[in-house]
Amino acid sequence: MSKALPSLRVAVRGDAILTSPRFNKGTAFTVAERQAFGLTGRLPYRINTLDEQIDRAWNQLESRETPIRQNTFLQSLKDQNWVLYYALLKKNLRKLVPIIYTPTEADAIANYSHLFRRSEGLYLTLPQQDNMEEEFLEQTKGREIELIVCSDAEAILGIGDQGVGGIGISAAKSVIYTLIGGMNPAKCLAVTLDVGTNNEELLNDPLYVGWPNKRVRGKDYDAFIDKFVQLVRKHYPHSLLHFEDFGVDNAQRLLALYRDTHSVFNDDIQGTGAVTLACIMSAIGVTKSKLSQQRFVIYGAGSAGLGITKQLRDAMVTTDGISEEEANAKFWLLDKFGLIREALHAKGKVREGLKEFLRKDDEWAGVLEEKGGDDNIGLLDVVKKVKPTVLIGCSTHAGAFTKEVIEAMAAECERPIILPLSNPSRLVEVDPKDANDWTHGKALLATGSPFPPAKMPNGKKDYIIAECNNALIYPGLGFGSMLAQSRQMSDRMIIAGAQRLASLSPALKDPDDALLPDFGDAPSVNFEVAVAVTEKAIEDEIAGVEWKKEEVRERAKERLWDPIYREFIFDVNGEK
Ligand SMILES: NC(=O)c1ccc[n+]([C@@H]2O[C@H](COP(=O)([O-])OP(=O)(O)OC[C@H]3O[C@@H](n4cnc5c(N)ncnc54)[C@H](O)[C@@H]3O)[C@@H](O)[C@H]2O)c1
Ligand SMILES: O=C(O)C[C@H](O)C(=O)O
Ligand SMILES: [Mn+2]
Repeated sequence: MSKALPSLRVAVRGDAILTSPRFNKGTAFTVAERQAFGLTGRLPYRINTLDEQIDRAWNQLESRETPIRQNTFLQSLKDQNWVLYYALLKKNLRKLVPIIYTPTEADAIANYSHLFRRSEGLYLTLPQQDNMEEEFLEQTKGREIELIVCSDAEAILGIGDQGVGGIGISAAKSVIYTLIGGMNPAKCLAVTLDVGTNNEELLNDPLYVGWPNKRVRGKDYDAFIDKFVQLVRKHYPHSLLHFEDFGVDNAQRLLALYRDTHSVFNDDIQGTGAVTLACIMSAIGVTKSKLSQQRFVIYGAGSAGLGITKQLRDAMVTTDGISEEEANAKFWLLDKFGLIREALHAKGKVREGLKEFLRKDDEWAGVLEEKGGDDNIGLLDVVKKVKPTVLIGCSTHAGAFTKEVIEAMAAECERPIILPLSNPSRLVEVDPKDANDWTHGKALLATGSPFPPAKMPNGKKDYIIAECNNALIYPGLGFGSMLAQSRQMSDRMIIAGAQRLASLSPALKDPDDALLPDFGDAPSVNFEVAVAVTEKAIEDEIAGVEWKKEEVRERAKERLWDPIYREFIFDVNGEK
């Protein structure tokens, strides 16, 4: 979808333009630009095209042998030249998304202080909050911010508390918004909310670059977050505020607290809920059944587990016309202490927000008795008794879906739908290759991190393991909400996006194909999601724009940011 862009007036010159990743073109500056910006003597003679630069960068990247070294290389390319960075990624999307995002980014975050070269985004640190507004304005000066991704890093992917390294997830999610969602990177801001860390390894590391203090909680935490949210509301009232990888209690609380006053979005709850709903809709298309005919076992009832459960429940009520109570009864949730049920709740072992999904103790009296009074009803017990049609993992518990569990499920279900969603790859609840073998190719599978296709029995074509990662939908949800200029991200906008994504699933056309579109197609898929989201906002009269629904697609195309070089004209009053 490349298009020629009008020239841009730019005020920075000399070394300043070469060190600005937003404007730097390196050897691609033209003769006229070199003269106008004082670059002739600062650059070697030869002028390269973007394609030549991509080839060179690709060769340099390939000479780095491990994913983490490639990640570091790409990070430094991002610090140098955004157009080249995004053009290289765009050309090699399937190969490079796992390097700059899940799973490799998890290692980069865990080693943030040791790999540190250059800062990016905005670091807001609790003891320095008196100057928060100044810092915020300093960092966003001259940019019309449309998207802010923030994290307090308490629960990064499945690897826990990563302190200041959380900037890595905010930045990676923001890159995906540009790469896959078409958002202009100059209008995106990655933020780390450094409130300390309880990660002892980081606290004891003399090289740790964050605030070396225990994680602050309670009133002080709330006041700090509120100060930040109010700044966003004041200066960028139409921006989307994306929350990523907060601890589950804060994730739920903050979403509920702010979603009525600003367009806020919690990716782990809502993004994961939406992509999983799309994946399940595609799977039940294959099994030719309805949502309300499923029995769902959700293993891991944190942000993702709860988001998925509520999204599926709400969709069931809407599409199948059953009551909320009836829909709640289709779910069995497990967490650290086993099946979530009344007795656990009475002991204070069930977190707020799960009450609707408590199972009755007397349903399980027989199982408890058999277990000799063991209080913990585990996954195998639940699978055997419930005979689920859908099993979803978002527990961070690697290998939790054992052979016994998978076989017990497959024994009672013709096409078990199994989604081990924990990231990064090493934390997956079951390797999809094993789940495929153990079910003799019957399971319908998708994972959170990328996995290779699984071999099928009887010489059938390989089964492509769909990547059920929120990155397949949140860029479109965000782009759509930005287009709509909506002051909220409503449930109906999210469901519209999920439905559009489901309608594009390869399994709809061929039941032996993947449950979700390939990541290589993520940009066009997310474009469709964005159109659906904007149309819904307009239909529901919560959009800030006055477009007709028929105009949305063209308007959306006009707004897509593409990594191509624009001609620069020097102007002291131009962009800085
Ligand atoms: N595929 C995706 O798009 C996607 C999206 C969000 C999260 N995730 C992954 O899901 C996992 C959970 O993420 P989250 O944000 O919900 O984290 P979270 O901390 O909010 O939730 C994890 C939950 O699992 C529970 N748990 C831990 N060990 C368990 C065990 N042995 N048995 C049962 N439950 C156990 C925890 O008590 C917690 O409630 C992570 O690995 C994350 O990477 C994937
Ligand atoms: O970051 C990802 O890859 C997905 C998700 O948000 C997660 O926390 O695992
Ligand atoms: Mn996440």
